[in-house]
Amino acid sequence: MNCRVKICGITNLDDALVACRYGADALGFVFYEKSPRYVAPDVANFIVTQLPPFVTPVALFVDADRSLVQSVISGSSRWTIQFHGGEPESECISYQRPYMKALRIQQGDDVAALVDQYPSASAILLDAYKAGVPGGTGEVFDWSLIPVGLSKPIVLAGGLTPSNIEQAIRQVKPYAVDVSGGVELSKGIKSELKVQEFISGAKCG
Ligand SMILES: O=C(O)c1ccccc1NCC(=O)[C@H](O)[C@H](O)COP(=O)(O)O
Repeated sequence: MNCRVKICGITNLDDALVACRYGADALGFVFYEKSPRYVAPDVANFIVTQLPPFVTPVALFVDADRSLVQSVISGSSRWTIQFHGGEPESECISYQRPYMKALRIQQGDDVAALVDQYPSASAILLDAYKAGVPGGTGEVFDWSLIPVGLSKPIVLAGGLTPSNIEQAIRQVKPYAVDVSGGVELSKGIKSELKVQEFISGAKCG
C-alpha cells in the first residue's frame, strides 16, 4: 500500500527516533497546553535537531496565540504547521509555511465544501468530531462521508490502530495516515511494538 505515515503526539526523543527507525514520514508535536501530549517548544525544537533527513516535523496548534506559533516555528525551518482549531484560511496562510488544516468530521458534513475553504493548504487532515475535545480522541468517524476526488491530499486520522489501518487505507485511499492514541502505551508515551505494527500495516499491508 505504501501510504505515508505521521506519528502524532511525540513528547520525547526516544519515541521520535523509534518512529523514524520504523519509517515514519512525519512526526507531530502538540503545542496545546491542555493536551496530555503537550510538549514544551524548547524540547520539541531540540528533538527536531536530532531527526534524520526526509522526516517532517509538524507543529500542532489549537487556536494558538500568534506569538506561540511564531516562537515555535522560528526554531527550525523544517516545521510544517498543523492547525487543529477553528483557524480560518487567512490565519493559516499568514505564517508563510506549509500547513495542514485539520477538519473534525461528523454526520451531515459536506466534506468537499469544507476542504475547499483551504485552497492554500498542503493537505487536509480529517479527524473525528467529539464535542469539547479538539483532537486525539481515539474515535473513528464514518469514512463513507469522505467523497472521492477531493481537491487536496487527505491525511486520515481518528482512532486508527494497527488493527484497522489496512482496512482504512483500502477504503479511503488517503495520501497519508495520522495516529496518536492507537500507538501509545500511555498518554504521550509511544509503544515501540504498536508503532512498528502500525507503520508496517500502512506501508506493506
Ligand atoms: O493529541 C492530542 O492530545 C490533541 C489535542 C488537541 C488537538 C489535537 C490533538 N491531536 C491531534 C492529532 O493529530 C491526532 O493524531 C489525531 O487527532 C488523531 O488522534 P487519535 O485518534 O488518538 O489517533
